Amino acid sequence: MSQVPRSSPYPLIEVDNALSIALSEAALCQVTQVLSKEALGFVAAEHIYSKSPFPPFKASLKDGYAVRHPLTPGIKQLVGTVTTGRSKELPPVNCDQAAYITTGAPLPPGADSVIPVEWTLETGDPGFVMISRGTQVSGQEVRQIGSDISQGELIISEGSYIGVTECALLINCGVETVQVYKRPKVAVFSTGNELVEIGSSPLFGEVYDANRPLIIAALQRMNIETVDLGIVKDDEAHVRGAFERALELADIIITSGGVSMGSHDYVKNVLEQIGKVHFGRVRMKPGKPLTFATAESCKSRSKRFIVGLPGNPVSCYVCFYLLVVPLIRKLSGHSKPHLPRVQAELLDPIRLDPERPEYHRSILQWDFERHIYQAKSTGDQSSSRLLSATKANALLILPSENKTLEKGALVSAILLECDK
Ligand SMILES: Nc1nc2c(c(=O)[nH]1)N[C@H]1C(S)=C(S)[C@@H](COP(=O)(O)OP(=O)(O)OC[C@H]3O[C@@H](n4cnc5c(N)ncnc54)[C@H](O)[C@@H]3O)O[C@H]1N2
Ligand code: MOO
Repeated sequence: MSQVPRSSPYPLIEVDNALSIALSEAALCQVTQVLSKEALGFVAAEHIYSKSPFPPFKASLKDGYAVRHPLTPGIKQLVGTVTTGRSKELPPVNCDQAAYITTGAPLPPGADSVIPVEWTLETGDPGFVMISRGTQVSGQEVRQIGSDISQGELIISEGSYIGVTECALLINCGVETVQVYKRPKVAVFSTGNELVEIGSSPLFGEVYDANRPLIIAALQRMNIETVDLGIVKDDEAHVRGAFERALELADIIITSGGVSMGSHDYVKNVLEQIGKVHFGRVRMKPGKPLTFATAESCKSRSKRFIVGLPGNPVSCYVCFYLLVVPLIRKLSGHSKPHLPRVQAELLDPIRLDPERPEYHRSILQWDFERHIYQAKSTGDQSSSRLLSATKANALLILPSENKTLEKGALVSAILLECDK
C-alpha cells in the first residue's frame, strides 16, 4: 500500500478546457454514400441541392374547377375531369369552359386558375357548371412549378443532421442517394473486480455492472455501432489487453471505472503506456477523474479516441453526455457538436458546491403561462444514485460558489438526448 500515490499527477482542468482539448483532437471520419431513405441520423458530407422543382407541375390548391383567367361568373361547359395521378389528356380549356379538378392534380392545358367548389352550383346538366364568383387574378388557387422548392436550390448544407423531415425532403426533391459522414464505431468495457453481469448472483462485495448497459443503450439511441468487450478485471495485464483489442476494433473506446486514485485503478497507467493522456482530472461534480486519451491502432495506424469514464454510475452518465456525446457528434460530422442549452428557472433552492461546478440532474418543464423552462431537481445527487438520472431530461450547470441559489434563480441547462 505504501506504493499508492498520495496526490494525482494530473492537473485539475476546467470543463470548457477539457471539451475543447477533446474536440480539437477529433478529426472528421470518412465519407460514405447512403440511400436517402436510409440517411436518418447521419450528417450530410456535402451541400445537397434539389434535383427537381416542387411541385413539379402546376397543381391545384383546391377541389374545384380549372379555368382560364379572366373568367366571369355564369354557366360554363365542362370539358372533363383531372384527378391526381396520370390523368388522360384533356383538350385545352378556353375562356368559357371549365374542367373538374381535385387538390394536387395538374392543371389541364389552357387553364391557369382554379375556382373552389364552394363558389359553384350544379346546373342539373352534368355537362355544365354554374360559377358564382369569377377569377380575381391569374394563378389563383394554383401552386406554381417550383414554388415550394426550385430545381437546384440548396436544401441541406454540409454538416447538417439528417432527421426525419430532412429524409422526407430529400425524397421530395428527387435526391436518391447522399454523401454522409461515417459514424464512429465505439468499443465499450467496464473495469472492476466487483462487477458481475445481470443474471448471475452477486456475492458479498459484488455489484451488477450497470455502466456498460447504460453506455451501450445511450450509443444505440444515437444509432452508433458498438462493440461490447464485457467486464475487465482490475489488473494491469487485463486492462492493457482489453485496450489493445479495442484499438483494433473501434474508433472510440469508452471504459468505466478504474480512473481515480485507488491501488487497483489501472486505466490511466495503461493509457500512458499505449498512447497520450490529454487530461486525467476535470473540475466538475460528478466526474472529477474523467480521462481522455488518444492512441493509434497497431494494424491500420488510425487515430483512436479513448474516454475513461468514472466508475460511479451517475458520474459515468454525466460525463457521457458532457464529453462523449459532443466527441461522437464531432466525429460524425456535426457542425455543432455540443448539445443544445437553454435557460431555466429553479423550482427549488440548491446549495452550490464551493469547489466544483455541478452538473445537476433535473427535470425541465415548460411553464405555459410564463413561457419559460422551470427546473425541478431529481433530489439526492450522490454519484452512485442512478435514480437522480432516471427522469432527468437536462443537466443544470451550477457554478462553484459558497452559497445557495434561491428558488427562481436562472441557470443554464444542457438538454439531454437531443439529436439535432
Ligand atoms: N482518494 C481519492 N479517491 C477518489 C477520488 C479522489 O479524487 N481521490 N475521486 C472519487 C471520485 S470523484 C470518483 S467519481 C470515483 C471514481 O473512481 P473510479 O473511476 O476509479 O471508479 P471505481 O473506483 O472503479 O468505482 C467507483 C464506484 O463505482 C462503482 N462502479 C464502478 N463501475 C461500475 C459499473 N460498471 N456499474 C456499476 N457500478 C460501478 C464501484 O463499485 C464503486 O462503488 O473515485 C472516487 N475516489
Ligand atoms: O466526481 Mo465523483 O464523480 O463525485 O463521484
